[in-house]
Amino acid sequence: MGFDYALVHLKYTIPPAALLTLLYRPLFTKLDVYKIAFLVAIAVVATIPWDSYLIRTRIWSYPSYVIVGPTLLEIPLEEVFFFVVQTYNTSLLYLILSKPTFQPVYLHAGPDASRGQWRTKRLAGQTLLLVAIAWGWRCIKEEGPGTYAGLIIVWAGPFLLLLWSLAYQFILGLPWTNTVVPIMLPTLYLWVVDTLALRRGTWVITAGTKYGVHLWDGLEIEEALFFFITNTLIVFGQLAFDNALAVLYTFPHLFATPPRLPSPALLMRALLTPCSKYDGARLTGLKEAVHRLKRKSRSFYLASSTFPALLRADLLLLYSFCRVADDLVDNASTAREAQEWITKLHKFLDNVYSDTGSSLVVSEHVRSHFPADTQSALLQLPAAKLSPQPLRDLLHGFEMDLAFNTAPLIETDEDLRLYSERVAGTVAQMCIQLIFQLYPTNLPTEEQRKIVAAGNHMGVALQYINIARDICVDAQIGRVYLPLTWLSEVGLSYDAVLKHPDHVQIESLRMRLLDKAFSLYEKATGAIQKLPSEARGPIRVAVESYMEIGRTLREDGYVVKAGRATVPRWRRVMVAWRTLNK
Ligand SMILES: CC(C)=CCC/C(C)=C/CC/C(C)=C/CC/C(C)=C/[C@@H]1[C@@H](COP(=O)(O)OP(=O)(O)O)[C@]1(C)CC/C=C(\C)CC/C=C(\C)CCC=C(C)C
Repeated sequence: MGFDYALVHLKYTIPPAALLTLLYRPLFTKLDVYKIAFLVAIAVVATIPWDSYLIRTRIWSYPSYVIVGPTLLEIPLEEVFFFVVQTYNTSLLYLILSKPTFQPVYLHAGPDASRGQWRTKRLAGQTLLLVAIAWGWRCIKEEGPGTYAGLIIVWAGPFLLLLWSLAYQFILGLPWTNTVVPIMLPTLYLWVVDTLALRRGTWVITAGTKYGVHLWDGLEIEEALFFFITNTLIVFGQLAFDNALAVLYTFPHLFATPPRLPSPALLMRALLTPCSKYDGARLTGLKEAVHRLKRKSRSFYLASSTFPALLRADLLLLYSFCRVADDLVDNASTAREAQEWITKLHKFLDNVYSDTGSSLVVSEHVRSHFPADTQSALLQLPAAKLSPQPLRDLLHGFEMDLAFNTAPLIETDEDLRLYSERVAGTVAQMCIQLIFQLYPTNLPTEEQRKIVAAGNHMGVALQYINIARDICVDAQIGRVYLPLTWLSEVGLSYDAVLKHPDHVQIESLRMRLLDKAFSLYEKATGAIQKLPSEARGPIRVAVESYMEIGRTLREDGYVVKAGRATVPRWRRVMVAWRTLNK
């Protein structure tokens, strides 16, 4: 009896497990637990017969003085724990690294998605794996130095073949941070641990069944292969799972109400759904939405990665609609053109919410009246989950902007408030509607009304931050959102601000606006706690990331990029992390 193997865990596998758990804790969902438990169960069940065979045939062994004693089918319990902890650690690293990626946009739709280049890639991978399995089989038959390598490949090869055949598009298409890194980081780590363990004699590989080749001093090539292949199996398993979830959650026409924890049979059905059945238009809408959000709003982009997948998709599509509508109006070359866009957008809403209107009417109107690169944002708006009023009010907010062409728009605090409620309070209302659609609540109506009211305040607070940040940028396009009454109090005229938006007096007005924003924020923030638990943390991250712009503006010497104060990336990540841990 001894504790060497147990100490390997104590020193090398349990600390990273604890660290990764701590890092991921605020984002851990029931679905993550389910995914990890599912893979751990498969890893244990699939490895035990194989490992037991290796030990019984003495291909590898454990001196009795390094293990505590109890065994399962002759496998020391420390070894069984190894299957569990390795699967847990690699899975958790994968989950952390893949969190920023919105994976559904890596699905490929249409008949071409499984033909041509994709077919070649699938076949190439399958052939490679089949050849490897055949080679491994031959090595086992020969009972020579290739035995251990052969046993590893013949055992893992069929699983890899299955996972590759089901999820090769996802495996090849996703960024390497979702694939290569979660395989290679734990592999390198375990190579180092293994080097130390073999040197100490914690586990031993029999001489006649290995090549005797070392990757580096102390690391047998078979051990290196073993850890590489097992980590690949774990990450491919996670990828296949996520591929199935992406199909389940992205195409309501195929899977109308997918359960939160889908059964293995349902996951398999999703994976086996032919790409030709995917909704290509929805995928395009989502791809463009992600691209738009990434390009235009770094705060909301970071926040979006903390949302559960289904809510994230709806928010992305809502963002895409709001952004496109705002840009159509803002980028119009004349006031008349801007008004025409608003009229067309109203007509679009009339069609969408008309009792008789069919989706054909909606799509024909969009295709004949809007630029090609904006169409998917309109057609994919999750309108059925939203009431029309906040959308119409948002357009009224954009209409208010047009008034700038004739006279200053914002005269008093009340004007500023009304404008902000229309362009941002409405957005908050819609976010809350989407949340309650996905996570129905049994809170009394009055309580729900209070939450919406708080959301409206929060939207206004965010809009004040937006105005305080953009004083210079707005002046360049002929707009001043600071109330005229404020300007006259510090002896400035509207035209003076348009000409010199960096006037010293402006700074005091910027601070005044920020104070108003933070006071609204303080009043509204408590209501976030009343949202469904799945949305609470992520909404807080979205709000805090934007409020951080305000905090930056309050500091001396903030950094300005393209006329706007920016929050450095590390600071945004820290805000998200702190917020989620509160
Ligand atoms: C995480 C995620 C994907 C969120 C998406 C939120 C969303 C749909 C935002 C729409 C943004 C948009 C383009 C709106 C058009 C009108 C507009 C410009 C509003 C201003 C946004 C600023 O965005 P940005 O800085 O990118 O704009 P410009 O470059 O200046 O054009 C706004 C400041 C409004 C943003 C308001 C919200 C997101 C509402 C926040 C409140 C909640 C989510 C509810 C909180 C709940 C409670 C109970 C308090």
